[in-house]
Amino acid sequence: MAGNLLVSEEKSVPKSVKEMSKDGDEPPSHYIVNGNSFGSETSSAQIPIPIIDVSLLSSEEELEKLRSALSTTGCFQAIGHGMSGSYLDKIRQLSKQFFELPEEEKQKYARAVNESEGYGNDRVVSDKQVLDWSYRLTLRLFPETKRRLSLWPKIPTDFSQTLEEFSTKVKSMMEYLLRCMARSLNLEEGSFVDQFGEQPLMLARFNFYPRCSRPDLVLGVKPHTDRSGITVLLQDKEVEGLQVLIDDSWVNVPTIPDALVVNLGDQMQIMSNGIFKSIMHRVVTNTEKLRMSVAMFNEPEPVKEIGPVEGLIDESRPRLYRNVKNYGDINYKCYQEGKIALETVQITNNSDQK
Ligand SMILES: O=C(O)CCC(=O)C(=O)O
Ligand SMILES: [Fe+2]
Repeated sequence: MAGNLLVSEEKSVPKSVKEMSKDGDEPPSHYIVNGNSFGSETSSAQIPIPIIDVSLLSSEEELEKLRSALSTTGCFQAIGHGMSGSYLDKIRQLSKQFFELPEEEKQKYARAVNESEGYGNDRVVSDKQVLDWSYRLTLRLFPETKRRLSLWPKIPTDFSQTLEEFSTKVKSMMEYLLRCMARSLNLEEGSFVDQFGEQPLMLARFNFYPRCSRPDLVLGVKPHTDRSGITVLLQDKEVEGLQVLIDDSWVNVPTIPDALVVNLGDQMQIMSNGIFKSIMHRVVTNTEKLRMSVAMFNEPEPVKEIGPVEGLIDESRPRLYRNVKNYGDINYKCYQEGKIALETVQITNNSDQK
């Protein structure tokens, strides 16, 4: 492609983030965001992230809080989700035990070149790509037939069983939330969840952010919106780092030990015809403390066509997005080409109605 630095083969990174973190290196240029400091952009504004009690969502009052949270900030802290604080600590511990393994043990689960599942760093697809200061272990959870069990850690020994149990709990929480979201907009309960199909996808990503000598120049994760339907995130118990973009300011998402952060991805923005927001977020690094998080993403089955729910389209709110299949793929291609995926499925004139 002329004028485009996109390359199909993945590139290798000279020195690992882990080594640079240990040696306290000044980050090399390909980790530096915009080539300048962004520290001053962080908002001091006290914009609160809404807290929603999932156990109260049968009440109109809590349901209205949910609708308002998702149509303004696009995210909230979920409490009352039925998972105890000690249970969430067990999941944090599982992640810690894995990342503390010797490098050669973790390499047994290494992400293969040009694949996204497994353990490793950013997939590097362009010379221009700014790299994230992080490591990840990415595993597909559902459909069960698509699990690549050879990439599931054998140590700690209870890893697979614990992840299986946690993912089942998060999956039912996501499905319940999708029903509540539909009710909050006076739609049939199944209006969103049914669009995910019989075999929705679900992915877990364990994130590890080493200490960084220059948090003013380098990000743990660059600004992005998730391609998911819903994302459920278990934050580090002590170390903050996640920031969401609200009214052009980066706002810290505080750590609440028993809460799970819920944010919507692009596919819920499409299905809700733009009423619910897929929020822009990023992760900042830290000189003192490393940080860990566990993110779970769900997505509609790739063969299923999704689109704005009919009941959310009228003259005052015309259809904003065309129907799409396999948005995950569209999103990944756009990422490689530096395009914003949601914009490519947006309807820009009235003749383009499907
Ligand atoms: O680590 C976090 O807090 C967020 C990670 C994230 O945004 C992602 O994995 O998509
Ligand atoms: Fe994200």
